[in-house]
Amino acid sequence: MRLNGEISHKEDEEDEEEKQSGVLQPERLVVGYALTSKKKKSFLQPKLEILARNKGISFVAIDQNRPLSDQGPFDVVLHKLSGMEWCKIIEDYRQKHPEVTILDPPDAIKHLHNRQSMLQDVADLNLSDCNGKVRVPRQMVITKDSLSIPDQVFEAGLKLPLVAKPLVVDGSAKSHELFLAYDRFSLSELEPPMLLQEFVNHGGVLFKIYIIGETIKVVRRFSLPNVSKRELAKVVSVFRFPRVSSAAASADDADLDPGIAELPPRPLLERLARELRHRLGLRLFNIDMIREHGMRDVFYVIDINYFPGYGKMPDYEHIFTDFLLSLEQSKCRKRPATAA
Ligand SMILES: O=P(O)(O)O[C@@H]1[C@@H](OP(=O)(O)O)[C@H](OP(=O)(O)O)[C@H](O)[C@H](OP(=O)(O)O)[C@H]1OP(=O)(O)O
Ligand SMILES: Nc1ncnc2c1ncn2[C@@H]1O[C@H](COP(=O)(O)OP(=O)(O)O)[C@@H](O)[C@H]1O
Ligand SMILES: [Mg+2]
Ligand SMILES: [Mg+2]
Repeated sequence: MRLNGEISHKEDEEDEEEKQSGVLQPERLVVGYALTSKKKKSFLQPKLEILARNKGISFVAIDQNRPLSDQGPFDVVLHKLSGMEWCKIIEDYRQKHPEVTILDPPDAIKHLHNRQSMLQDVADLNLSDCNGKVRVPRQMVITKDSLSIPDQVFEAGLKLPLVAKPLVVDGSAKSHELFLAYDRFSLSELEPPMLLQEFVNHGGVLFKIYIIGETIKVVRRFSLPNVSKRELAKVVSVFRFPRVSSAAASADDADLDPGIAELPPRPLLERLARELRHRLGLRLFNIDMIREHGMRDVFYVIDINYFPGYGKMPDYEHIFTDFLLSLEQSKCRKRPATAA
């Protein structure tokens, strides 16, 4: 089963872009970037830089050892760095340079640093028209006192198995260390603060919904297999599980049960993306979504990531450069016409 994603750019167009790579285009947009070396490597690939150059976009590395206001001028600042210090730098810069587009505002990004607050807008949305329902798994936050976790879980009425996730996502490997708990007593072994979320059986396939401005692309990834009632009754433990879904291998070409692999309905995704873009105030993010096993139209959002691994998204070079140019165009439209 293949994706129904639109391939919007033809091969001859790409050949033309390659041919033009030696031709100097007038510079239309300067994008200052502040990224980790890992992000730079996965995102700023040569193909993106060449295509951008051909469209008049240049990427300039921000020197973190020099004041940001002394650098540039930039039309856009693209950033993904952790730490309060960087947040403050970028916020100050934003206030002083309202003419520069910041992708994205640090306050909006902060909302995704907590696994509980990241899903709040999805829960508030309560999406149930548009050919499907979008929910958030039942969950609770544990802030302290490991020994009382079994009682807290019992009182909250959460159903096993549970996924235990570090509450804070800060880009560290530790913040992606997740556990699957088959019984509530084993949860005492884990370290708060954490989010406990009901595990939703979804047939081992996850949908990554990438958003770049107005564009939405969906890919399938492998995920955790279903947990059967028998297994649940038998196992008494908590297991750490690997980062299955961020593996480079995509599930798009695998021979999967259509009831599991069928992509979520387009109108549902469009509504969800539009609402979240607006409510979160972000233009660059992705959503991890699963379909409840055996339910064609019931979906759960389990994770939202700021400026995710676009390098793994098909056609990201074209989509991202077009998005950057659209920012410039919308600025021009907003600028008042000056008298001649
Ligand atoms: O490194 P990649 O390409 O796997 O991207 C990571 C994302 O993978 P994905 O695009 O969803 O497959 C990854 O998504 P998941 O949390 O694994 O769903 C995160 O966005 C991660 O950022 P951070 O560690 O949370 O700050 C992303 O890491 P950074 O590239 O931002 O460091
Ligand atoms: N509630 C859940 N039900 C079923 N599987 C889940 C659930 N939460 C997480 N998972 C699985 O664990 C993976 C990682 O969880 P996620 O919340 O996306 O954390 P991360 O930010 O580290 O990617 C998901 O991609 C999915 O495979
Ligand atoms: Mg995830
Ligand atoms: Mg994540």
